[in-house]
Amino acid sequence: MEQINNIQVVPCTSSNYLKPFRVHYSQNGTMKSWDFMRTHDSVSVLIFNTTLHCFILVKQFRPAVYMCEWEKSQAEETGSEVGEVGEVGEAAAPPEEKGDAENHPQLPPASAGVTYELCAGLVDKPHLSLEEIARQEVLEECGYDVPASKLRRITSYRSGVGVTGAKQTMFYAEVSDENRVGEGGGEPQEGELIEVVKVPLHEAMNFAYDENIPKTMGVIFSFIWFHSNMLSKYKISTNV
Ligand SMILES: O=c1ccn([C@@H]2O[C@H](COP(=O)(O)OP(=O)(O)O[C@H]3O[C@H](CO)[C@@H](O)[C@H](O)[C@H]3O)[C@@H](O)[C@H]2O)c(=O)[nH]1
Ligand SMILES: [Mg+2]
Repeated sequence: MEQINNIQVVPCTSSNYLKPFRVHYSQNGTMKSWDFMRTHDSVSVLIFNTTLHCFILVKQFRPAVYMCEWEKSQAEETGSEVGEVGEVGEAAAPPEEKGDAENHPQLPPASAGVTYELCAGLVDKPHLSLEEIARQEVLEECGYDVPASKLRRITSYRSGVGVTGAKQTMFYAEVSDENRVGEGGGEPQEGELIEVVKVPLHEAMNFAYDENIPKTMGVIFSFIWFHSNMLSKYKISTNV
């Protein structure tokens, strides 16, 4: 269980990960403006373990998700609309001595910010191919060593058309227990705390549509992709 405390929200004045801009433009003669973020593109990988017949996902605490839940809980308490709960700086400031979620019911539990996701990573190393970046993420986050040549490109898409416009490229990797060389869990020196999770093939579609399991669209789409494209290969032994 994650322990999240000492939360402080402050304005983001400079970042290595995202930069906000406003673009003014004219569309068919109408002047418009749009606020957006520049951010890194990313890769994600649907991993299927052929020994165990399960998908390998990651589970991690996402501050952005947690803060949405926090704002929602504040809005419920004060009767205001979500998005109207004070200024960021104000939101900010659950004072440190207010402590952690367990002792202070006004903070949602840490689990409110934990999501199930495909293994994924930012494209922040210009000298590496997308496949090579994906390979490194599979190794670091999930502990499987697969050659980049074994990654099959599924497709690519825009991961956030309103805000970032960033592109995500999705790969498929078949692994076996023999490819497992470590625990995964992310890069400790980068502060990554990732839990590796197995989803059995026969439970995948229920998992995908279960709204009580917080997850990314990538998980849902890739499970459906697998069912449309790969199931016949594994059907006999799984009886799905
Ligand atoms: O504000 C930030 C942002 C990132 N990091 C660091 O950067 C790393 C980024 O990890 P990485 O695995 O490269 O990227 P993800 O966070 O997994 O993000 C990917 O996976 C997400 C879920 O699929 C997608 O939403 C993203 O677009 C995609 O880049 C994090 O662990 C942190 O170490 C920070 O410290 N602060
Ligand atoms: Mg990641």
